[in-house]
Amino acid sequence: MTDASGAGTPAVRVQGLWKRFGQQVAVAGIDLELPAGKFIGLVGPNGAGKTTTLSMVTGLLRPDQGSVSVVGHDVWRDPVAVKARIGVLPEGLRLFERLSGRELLSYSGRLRGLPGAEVDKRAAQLLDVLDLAGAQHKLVVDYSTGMRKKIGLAAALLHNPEVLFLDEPFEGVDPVSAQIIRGVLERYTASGATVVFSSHVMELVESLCDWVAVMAAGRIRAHGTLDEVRGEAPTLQTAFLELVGARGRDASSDLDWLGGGAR
Ligand SMILES: Nc1ncnc2c1ncn2[C@@H]1O[C@H](COP(=O)(O)OP(=O)(O)OP(=O)(O)O)[C@@H](O)[C@H]1O
Repeated sequence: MTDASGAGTPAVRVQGLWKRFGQQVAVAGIDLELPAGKFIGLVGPNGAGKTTTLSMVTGLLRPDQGSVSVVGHDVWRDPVAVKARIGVLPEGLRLFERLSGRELLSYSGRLRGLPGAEVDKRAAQLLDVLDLAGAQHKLVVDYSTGMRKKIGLAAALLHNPEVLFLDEPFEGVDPVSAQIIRGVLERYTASGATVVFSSHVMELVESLCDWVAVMAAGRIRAHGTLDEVRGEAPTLQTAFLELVGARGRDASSDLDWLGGGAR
């Protein structure tokens, strides 16, 4: 997609975004443009504001101030256009527990307005690729953590969204399932779609993402290509620790009672 200036429309444009919870400032006026067609990592320490930001970007939480557009559509003025173009795997992942995995996908597909036969075809393929075909008739309430992530991902992908938002998609997922999820996401971005995902795992972000935004204390500390954000640092992990100001805190002297003889 190309705008009047010739530059591509960003997947996400965030301007002056704020969110406070009482005295706590969760997101402190961020401006950010996420390029389309990239695998984008949103990283930051616990409490940095990643989930709050993703919730506002996907229309789940109303900002106190600021605007968000996704592929050129304002999230709060034009929510239907945005929701038709995005898929979301939110934190906490509340699913319809008393449906089977298969029923959940049928429901999600019909809700998205897809014809029944198309939903059946896509659901069968996703269940197969995500190694859930054997568990498709089991109730979601009986799924393991990793299976829940996978069925949530399938539901988020079923309508072939332009932008996919994933909050900690690999948390609680075993290496085999993680590899499967990676494969699906790589295939999806190779076709020109955008993935935005939050994570604490720097090695994973470094190996998957071509674009990164680093958040700390409600602000964006750095953003750009992996090379730009890494700078001179040998790894993203080192760059991250420098950016969020967590270098070399030595806890050993504070915990002198831990281990050793005296109980
Ligand atoms: N509903 C809420 N009510 C009160 N405070 C909140 C609420 N949601 C988030 N916060 C606060 O806002 C800040 C940012 O939280 P957020 O969950 O966005 O961080 P995060 O980067 O996703 O953290 P984590 O990596 O630990 O999931 C934290 O200080 C958190 O305590």
